[in-house]
Amino acid sequence: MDPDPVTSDEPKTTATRTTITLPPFTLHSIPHLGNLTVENPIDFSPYYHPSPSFYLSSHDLILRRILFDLSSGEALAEGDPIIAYHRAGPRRMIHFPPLIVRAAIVTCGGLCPGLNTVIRELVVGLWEIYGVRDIFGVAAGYRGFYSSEPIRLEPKMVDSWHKRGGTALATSRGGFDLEKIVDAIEKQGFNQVYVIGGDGTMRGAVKIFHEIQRRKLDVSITGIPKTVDNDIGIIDRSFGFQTAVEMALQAINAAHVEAESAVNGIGLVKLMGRSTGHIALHATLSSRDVDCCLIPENDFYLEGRGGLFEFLDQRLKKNGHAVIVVAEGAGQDKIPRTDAQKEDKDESGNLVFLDVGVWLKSELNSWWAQEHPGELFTVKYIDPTYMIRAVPANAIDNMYCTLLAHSAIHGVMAGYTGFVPGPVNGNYAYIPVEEVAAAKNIVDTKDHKWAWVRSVTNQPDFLKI
Ligand SMILES: Nc1ncnc2c1ncn2[C@@H]1O[C@H](COP(=O)(O)OP(=O)(O)OP(=O)(O)O)[C@@H](O)[C@H]1O
Ligand SMILES: O=P(O)(O)OC[C@H]1O[C@](O)(CO)[C@@H](O)[C@@H]1O
Ligand SMILES: [Mg+2]
Repeated sequence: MDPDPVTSDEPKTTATRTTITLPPFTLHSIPHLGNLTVENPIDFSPYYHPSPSFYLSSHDLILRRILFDLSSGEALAEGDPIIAYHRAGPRRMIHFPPLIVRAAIVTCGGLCPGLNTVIRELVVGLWEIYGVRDIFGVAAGYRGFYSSEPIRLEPKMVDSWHKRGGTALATSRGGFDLEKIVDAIEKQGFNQVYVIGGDGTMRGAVKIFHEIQRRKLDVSITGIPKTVDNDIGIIDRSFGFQTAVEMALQAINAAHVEAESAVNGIGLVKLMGRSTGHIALHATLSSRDVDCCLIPENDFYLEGRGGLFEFLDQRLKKNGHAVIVVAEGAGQDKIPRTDAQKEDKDESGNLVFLDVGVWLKSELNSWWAQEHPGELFTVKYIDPTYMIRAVPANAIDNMYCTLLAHSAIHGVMAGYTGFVPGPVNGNYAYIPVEEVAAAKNIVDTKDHKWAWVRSVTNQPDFLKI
């Protein structure tokens, strides 16, 4: 009998081990207001029993990158430093005595599942964990700082907010007047500002942070990243995104049923995704009923060899039906626009999109009438736009919102400012707000996730031949 290959004493080969040293990391630290004179009240709480490792310090770090291609070791060492951030969590000594805190919470930009959970957890967390009593909501976005009176918030009032979609504080686009906002922060005596919003909101938060610094105010500002599109960079994903994907699946299921039940039926679903196709991509991957996923990051064309029409023709011949998912930002350059439409912006300066679903439906109908005159054909267009974001967060997003809110509170109470809390490779970090405001999270159509979409849909590459 052969000796057991594992237990045999006889070495079969001589194994060697290579040790590679990675270059040192660069810490992207966040600003601090100084003065750490207050002991964290968690120490005196009857409900907490902090272990020695409970409190985090500036020595606790998270690396932004965890994947390395060592075949290009030199490039890594020179031009591509490994970035580290401070870990989010409670600090042993804090900056703000809880009873002098006047906290302001504001929500800006579009809706996103979980907004009310973040507000609720900020209020309850500040109140219960730190004993803060003066907590205010700023109504209807940035403009609310200077155009309305703040709303006093307390735990009883916000108790069930996590079960409601939308934002109980209301939100808006536009209305960013830096001087008036910082004047209002001073006038109201706010020393903690929690801004919940997307990329535009973060760019606004950077300006407020710089103005607060210029005026030498003892005010901490944090930006809590919110975007249903998942287009904010650096963090693993944004809250509400998974809930939105789940809701999007309902629309795709309906489109599939409609398409399957028709002769030459096309189910067409338009999903949110202004400049990124994450919702469309993830919904496609989860559904598996999708024949083609169109996103802003991947150009496509309709006619000719390798185009969408040719592909759909084949699918209809093979299956009798097809489902298309299109992100709202896809194909915008193909839709005819008037000069006025080219200039049309919303109050925040974002380009107003034309409806890619309406355009695509009309193009599909014209194509079929020309190529297959007299043959039955149906396009059922479903536009669930606001239905996927105007809902309460699901369980996972609700939990995520809680951790984000608590991370924000711990950082602000400790005196950090100009930062964004968020998960980086599964752990919560404090990232400089400038960095988040400048970062974008687009779908990488060259990576494995997009290859997976192609393997699920077998759709064309839309490379002009
Ligand atoms: N560059 C900027 N500087 C200052 N303020 C800005 C800037 N861009 C946007 N804002 C302000 O931020 C707020 C929200 O911006 P926007 O409407 O673009 O939404 P957002 O935060 O990007 O969220 P989302 O796109 O996810 O809905 C608005 O009040 C807008 O005026
Ligand atoms: O109609 P509103 O409220 O401006 O929001 C629409 C936009 O907001 C988002 O949900 C987030 O930016 C986009 O997907 C969408 O284009
Ligand atoms: Mg935005």
